[in-house]
Amino acid sequence: MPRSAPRPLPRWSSSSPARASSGPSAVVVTERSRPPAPDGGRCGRTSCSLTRCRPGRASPPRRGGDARNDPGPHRSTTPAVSIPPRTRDLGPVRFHAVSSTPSVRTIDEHVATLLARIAAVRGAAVRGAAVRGAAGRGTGNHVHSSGAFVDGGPSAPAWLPLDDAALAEPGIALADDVVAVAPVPGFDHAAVDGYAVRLAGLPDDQAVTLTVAGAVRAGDPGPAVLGPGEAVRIMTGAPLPPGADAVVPVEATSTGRFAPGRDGTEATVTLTRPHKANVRRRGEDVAVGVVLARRGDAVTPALIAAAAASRVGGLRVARRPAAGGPGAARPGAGSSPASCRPGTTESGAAHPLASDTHAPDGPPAVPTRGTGTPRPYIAVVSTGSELRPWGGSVGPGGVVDSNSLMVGAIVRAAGGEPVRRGGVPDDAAALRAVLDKLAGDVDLIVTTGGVSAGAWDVVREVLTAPGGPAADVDLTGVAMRPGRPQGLATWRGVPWVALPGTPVAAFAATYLFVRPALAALRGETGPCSALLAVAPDAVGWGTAHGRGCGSPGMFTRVVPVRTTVDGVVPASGAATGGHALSALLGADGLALVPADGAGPGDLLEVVPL
Ligand SMILES: Nc1nc2c(c(=O)[nH]1)N[C@H]1C(S)=C(S)[C@@H](COP(=O)(O)OP(=O)(O)OC[C@H]3O[C@@H](n4cnc5c(N)ncnc54)[C@H](O)[C@@H]3O)O[C@H]1N2
Ligand code: MOO
Repeated sequence: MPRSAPRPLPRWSSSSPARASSGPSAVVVTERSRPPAPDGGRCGRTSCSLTRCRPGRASPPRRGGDARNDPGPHRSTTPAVSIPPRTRDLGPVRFHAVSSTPSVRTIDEHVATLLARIAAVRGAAVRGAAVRGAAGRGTGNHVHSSGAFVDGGPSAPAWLPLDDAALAEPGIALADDVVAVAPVPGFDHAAVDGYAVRLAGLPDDQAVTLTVAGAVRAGDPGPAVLGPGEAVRIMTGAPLPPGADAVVPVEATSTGRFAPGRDGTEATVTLTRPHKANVRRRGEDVAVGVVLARRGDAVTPALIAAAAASRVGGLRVARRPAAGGPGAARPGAGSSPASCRPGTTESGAAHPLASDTHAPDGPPAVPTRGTGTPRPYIAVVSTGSELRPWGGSVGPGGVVDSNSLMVGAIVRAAGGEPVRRGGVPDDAAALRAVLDKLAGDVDLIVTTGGVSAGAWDVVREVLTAPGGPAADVDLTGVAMRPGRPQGLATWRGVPWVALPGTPVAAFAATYLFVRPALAALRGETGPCSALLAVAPDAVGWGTAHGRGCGSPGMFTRVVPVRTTVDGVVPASGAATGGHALSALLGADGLALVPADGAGPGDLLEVVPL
């Protein structure tokens, strides 16, 4: 018997919401940006002795102090105080967050905000969908499964290209093991937007001014070698220049932030040694030849993502035995998606949408598509000039677009009809054109990528462009890792959920935000399902530095877990700091671990996958 029987919760939330930032006025303060702790930087936890580990709370911005130490969120791009090029006598210098998303909210708050938007437009969206009805298929926008294994298809093993496998109905299992063909990541690349540097060339805790020797964008084949005394502007996902071994986030440098959609002109940048490398290494997630899944395993969105990323072109699958046992084919199972229904607000009151949909004369659910089941159309758009279609060659600097397959698979399993548009480049006009084309056909737009701090983050550029069709733009981040950068907007009347591009962040955000939105569009009511599960031991819940220490203090950690008889344990893959697609493969839930970690016997909320 499990030590704690799963029981439904009224809402999704961190189990200690009070620890997270709770208002739009909260300031994102990165570890580097916090004012020094009174004890000189010790975190104060008995289990942590690291001098660089800061406490878990955000401190209010200091006013009237040294301008270099002012973490006020609205600093201009150019620092108010010029930083002397010679810094030896200055002692430790910290540059502070000049975040373009100065606020964060909790997971619950983000769900509630999104659902309120859906409620506001739902009547119109449903009417639009009803008009589209059968015509939707004729637009060429929709990606449908080939029909193999749908409606009782063949039971003999057959090969499905990955995009068909992503949309196949439940009840399909692997007929063969799935083996990685290419490493994930495919090359060493930046995990943040900032400056690539060589650590050996940087003094400890002292600012240094480096010559900006060039720039590398995601999708570029790779720049020249980094020389002594140089830094290279680099965007998340771009290949690390030879000679560099770390990336300093732009917020932690004298540049402060990159202007969206423009090359920088700064000749020099002043920065200090980063406390972590912010680099993702070739193959650190998946090595060539690794078995991603075994014969008989279910085809899941996580498997689709990992298979696509490791260049697997398709899957050999077979229908599972139909005799009612676990995993047996369920006729029409795609019509009965995992339960996830918006129902209550954080205060516990009924959510406006819930009463709306209970009303006998409320707007109808999205129209039936021949199975008696409403399937809202969900545009799934992945952005990034580095993205290449699955199955083909990617070339230097290229990355397989795994997100659109993965998000499409989650949407499909949750009862939506994905309309997939992969690999829109980092070009604002191109993205606008795609959105314009889709807006008349869909009930919800989901994008991945381009929403954080890069100069070429195209979603952010389009969302922040003055006078564009993007309305109600909200770029408040969510206090979760992975998955902080987020955006909400309305595009020509259609709600738009902008998710981060990093695949594990996109995965978590799809389950946490898109699934409830989809449920709302389907007219479902009631709470989103979550489980309370025991953390049986202390291993894996904190960071490498100990429980909670070194982690971004006010952030809930979203940890892929698997259920055991004793409770839930972290799935493997912790080595990549929570960004491993491979860790998702063994997971059956996402645990929401409070900012200060979890210990043996603690109860955690777990979102089932
Ligand atoms: N200076 C800073 N840099 C970054 C921050 C930050 O706060 N300051 N946040 C980091 C976090 S957290 C995340 S998550 C990422 C999110 O960035 P974007 O949403 O702008 O995503 P991209 O930069 O476009 O891509 C990130 C990463 O994921 C890969 N990617 C993107 N789309 C796909 C796809 N469809 N399939 C597979 N892989 C994809 C991309 O190649 C990048 O490696 O920002 C951090 N940066
Ligand atoms: O790098 Mo992010 O949101 O995945 O934490």
